[in-house]
Amino acid sequence: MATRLRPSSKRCAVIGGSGFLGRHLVERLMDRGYTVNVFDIRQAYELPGVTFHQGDLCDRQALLLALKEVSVVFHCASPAPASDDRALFQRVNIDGTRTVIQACHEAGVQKLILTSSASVVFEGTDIKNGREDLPYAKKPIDYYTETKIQQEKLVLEACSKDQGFLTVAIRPHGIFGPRDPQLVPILVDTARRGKMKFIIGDGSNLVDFTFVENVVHGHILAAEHLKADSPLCGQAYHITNDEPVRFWDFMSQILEGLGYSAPRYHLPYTLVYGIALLLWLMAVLLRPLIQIKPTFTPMRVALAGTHHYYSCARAKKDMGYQPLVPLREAIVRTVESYPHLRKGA
Ligand SMILES: NC(=O)c1ccc[n+]([C@@H]2O[C@H](COP(=O)([O-])OP(=O)(O)OC[C@H]3O[C@@H](n4cnc5c(N)ncnc54)[C@H](O)[C@@H]3O)[C@@H](O)[C@H]2O)c1
Ligand SMILES: CC(C)CCC[C@@H](C)[C@H]1CC[C@H]2C3=C(CC[C@]12C)[C@@]1(C)CC[C@H](O)[C@@H](C(=O)O)[C@@H]1CC3
Repeated sequence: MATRLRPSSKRCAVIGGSGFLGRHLVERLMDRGYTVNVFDIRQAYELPGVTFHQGDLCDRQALLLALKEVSVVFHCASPAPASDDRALFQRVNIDGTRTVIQACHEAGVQKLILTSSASVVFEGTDIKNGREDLPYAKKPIDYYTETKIQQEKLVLEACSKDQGFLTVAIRPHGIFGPRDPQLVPILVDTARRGKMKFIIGDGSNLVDFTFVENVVHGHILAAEHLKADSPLCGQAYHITNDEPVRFWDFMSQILEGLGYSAPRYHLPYTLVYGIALLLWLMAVLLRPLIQIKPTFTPMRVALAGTHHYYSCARAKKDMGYQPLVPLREAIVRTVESYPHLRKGA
C-alpha cells in the first residue's frame, strides 16, 4: 500500500507564482528555506529549486499535482484588474477559488493564505485609516473588486479548525516595486502620451502605496502565525507601508525620478469622473464595432482623487507586522529598477 507522506510545514505552493507579487514571494520563501511549487497559467522565469506546474487554477486535477505533500498554499493569482471581462473574473476569482479550496482539502493542505485587496471595502468615496471591520463595498467599483469580495468571503468561510484547514486573507493596497507590470508602466505610458499634466482634485488626498517586499513580508508572517489557537484564523489583514502619502506626490516622485515632468494643473474631480464615466459607457456601447481602452477609467479617477488609506493595527498586534522598507527607499529602488522607462531611453 502506498504511504502518504506527511506534508512538511516548509513545503508550500504559490498559485500565481509567475506574477509580480508571486515571484517576489517565491524568491523570499526560497531564501527562508521553503520548498516551493509554483502553479500558474504561464511560466515566466526559471529559478533553481523551484518546481513549476503550468495550468489553469480552475482545473482541479492540474492543481492537485502541484499541491502534493504541500502544507501551505499562497493564492495570489488573478486576471489583470484593468480587464473588463466579467466572465473571466467570475471563472477565475470565484469558481477557481472554490476549486482551489476543494483541491486543498483533497491534498491535505493545512493553511491557505489568500492575497485579497484593501479595495474590497472601497466604493469610490473617502476612507481614512480604514479598519478591517468596514463592510464590504455594496456597490463595488468594477468587476475585479466585485469578484475579489466574493473570493475573500469564500476563503475566510472555509476556515475550519475542526478539519485542520486554516485560512487568512491579506489585503494589500497599491503594490509597487521592481518588475511591477502595472503602476509604473501605465504611469510612464500616460506621461509619454502627454496625458500626465493634470492633478485630479486639489491634490491633497492621502493614499497607501505598498512596496512589494513589505507585502511579501506580511504574507509570510501570516503563514507562520496562522495556527488553530491564533486570532488569525478566518480573518482579513491590511498590509500597507503604513505611511499614507498624497497620491499626486507619490506619482510625481516616480515621474520626476524617471525624468518626466510632474503634473501641475488642477481639474475638478467631479468633472474628470463624469468624463471617465461617459468614456467608459461609450466603450461598452461601441464594443461590438471597435475596442476603446480609455486611460482614465472611473476606477482610476476614483483612486486618484479620493482619500483611501488603511490601518495596519490588526496585523501589528496579531502577527508583529512592521514594514521592512520605508516609502522613500522603496520609491528610489523602484525608480532605479526601470532604466528602460526613463525619459529618452
Ligand atoms: N498589484 C496590486 O496593486 C495589488 C494590490 C492588492 C491586491 N493585489 C492582488 O495580488 C495578487 C497578485 O497581483 P499581481 O499584481 O502580482 O498580478 P499579476 O498579474 O502580476 O499576477 C497574477 C498571476 O496570476 C496568474 N493567473 C491568472 N489567471 C490564472 C489562472 N486561471 N490560473 C493560474 N494562474 C493564473 C497570472 O498568469 C499571473 O502570473 C492578485 O490576487 C491581486 O488581486 C494586487
Ligand atoms: C492615469 C493616472 C490617473 C493614474 C496612473 C496610475 C494607475 C495606473 C495606478 C494608480 C493606483 C493604482 C492601483 C491599482 C492599479 C494601478 C493604479 C490604478 C489597483 C486598482 C490594482 C488592483 C489592486 O487590488 C488595487 C488595490 O486595492 O491595491 C490597486 C489600487 C491602486
